[in-house]
Amino acid sequence: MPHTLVLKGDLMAQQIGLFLNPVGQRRVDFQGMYADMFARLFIADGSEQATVLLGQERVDLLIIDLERFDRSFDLEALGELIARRAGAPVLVLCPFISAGWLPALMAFGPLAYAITPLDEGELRAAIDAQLGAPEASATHADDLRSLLALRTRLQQALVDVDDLASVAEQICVALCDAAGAVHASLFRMDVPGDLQLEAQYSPTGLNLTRVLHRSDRLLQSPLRHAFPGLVAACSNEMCLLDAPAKAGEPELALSLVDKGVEMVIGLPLGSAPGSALAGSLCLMFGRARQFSAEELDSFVALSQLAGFGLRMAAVSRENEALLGRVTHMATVDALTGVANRRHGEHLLELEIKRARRYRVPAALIGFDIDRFKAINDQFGHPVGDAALRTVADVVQATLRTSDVLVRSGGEEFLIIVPHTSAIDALKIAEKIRVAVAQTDIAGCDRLTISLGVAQLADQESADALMLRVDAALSRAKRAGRNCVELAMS
Ligand SMILES: Nc1nc2c(ncn2[C@@H]2O[C@H](COP(=O)(O)OP(=O)(O)OP(=O)(O)O)[C@@H](O)[C@H]2O)c(=O)[nH]1
Repeated sequence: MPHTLVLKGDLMAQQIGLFLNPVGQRRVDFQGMYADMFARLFIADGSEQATVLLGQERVDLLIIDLERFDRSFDLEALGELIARRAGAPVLVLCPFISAGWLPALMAFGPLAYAITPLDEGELRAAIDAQLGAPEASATHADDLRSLLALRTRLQQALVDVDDLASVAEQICVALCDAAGAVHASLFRMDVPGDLQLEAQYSPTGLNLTRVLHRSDRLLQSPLRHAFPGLVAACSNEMCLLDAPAKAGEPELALSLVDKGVEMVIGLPLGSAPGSALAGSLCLMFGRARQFSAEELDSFVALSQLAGFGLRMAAVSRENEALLGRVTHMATVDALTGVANRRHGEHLLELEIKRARRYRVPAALIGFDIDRFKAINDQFGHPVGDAALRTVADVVQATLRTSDVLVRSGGEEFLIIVPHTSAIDALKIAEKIRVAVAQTDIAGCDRLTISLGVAQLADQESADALMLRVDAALSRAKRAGRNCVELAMS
């Protein structure tokens, strides 16, 4: 519509611009191509010169072309220029690979940006938009309020810290409350070098695995330099992408546009110093928009909160694992891996109660390796240890899963045999005796065992039952060993 353009041209012709870039040829090119858009166009080669010009002239639009600026030297000074504008229009021209600059610069004050390279028409349109734009308000109050509400929502989601996977999922669901969000995802790197998509959520049904073509070993993906969720996890910096076509990955660009995504923001997961937790949050929006410094701060707070929630879940998982190990150590005999005496006595009490409640029989078998002292003396203690393990393994292999093998001391064992009468327990004991006697033991001669068997009597205590089994076992020893004796009732 030429009419509109003429009006805008009139307006622009009165405006003053300042273009900032360290490369002489770039300044000359810009002046040659775009000076006609301004009543006066100043150019500056660095932030010092720009500061002087801003002090002397009423500049309507400051254009900072980041090409060839060095982030480690120039960020602070350029940021101060933006802060000095206090909301007056600033347009940052940013090469895609420098996109990490944007959140850092936005922290100094509001700015508009365009990802370069741009053709002449695109750059004119970007300048046009800024010359016609009202001054940016200091805060995007509504968006900021919605982000703060989101923080509360996320806090609530993290109250019931459960397992890691569900915490990650809750974080994604909560993040999708952000205005315009169409997808939220969380990436984690537990093992160095293996970044994984831990959780994702999309109110529109978008599936990120289809965009990235995989969900694990993502640092090996060619998209690690282009997709903000991956860039943020690699660089530990916030990363914005609102011009997918410039990311140098045409397939990614097509895929995002196809799924209605115009802007992607990647946030490194806030992790405590020294914490191994690494990864990122990634939010995809259906429309591109600018973020104020406060909004960016809120995003950082969100990622810290999410990182905290994940750490809590990881700690509770570690606690569970630790508890499991402690329980294992307290209940299992270290040499043979079967139940230790204390745990065995506890299990025997439980079995006695169960047998009484359901009025079913229960039996106890005790056995002891014959002349084990001679094995130790003749072949050495380590061979004796290995023999104990072999015997425990052979016996365990003959038992049903409901039977419990217990190492009650030195070379003595008990077997709790639920739901079994004396006659059947005798058969089991005999089977065990034969199995041990037929087993080759590494490093020494074959072994035999002697066994005592008892069926639980009415009202009998665990101690009394064990005493009767012991007595039967002693009789088996006296009877010449390598045999089974039934306890007296
Ligand atoms: N290698 C090894 N030996 C053990 C272990 N616990 C107990 N012993 C040995 O087992 C032997 C038990 O000897 P005794 O109680 O005299 O009985 P025995 O030689 O088996 O003879 P009978 O039971 O009468 O057939 C001792 O020499 C203990 O040192 C262990 O964990 N490892």
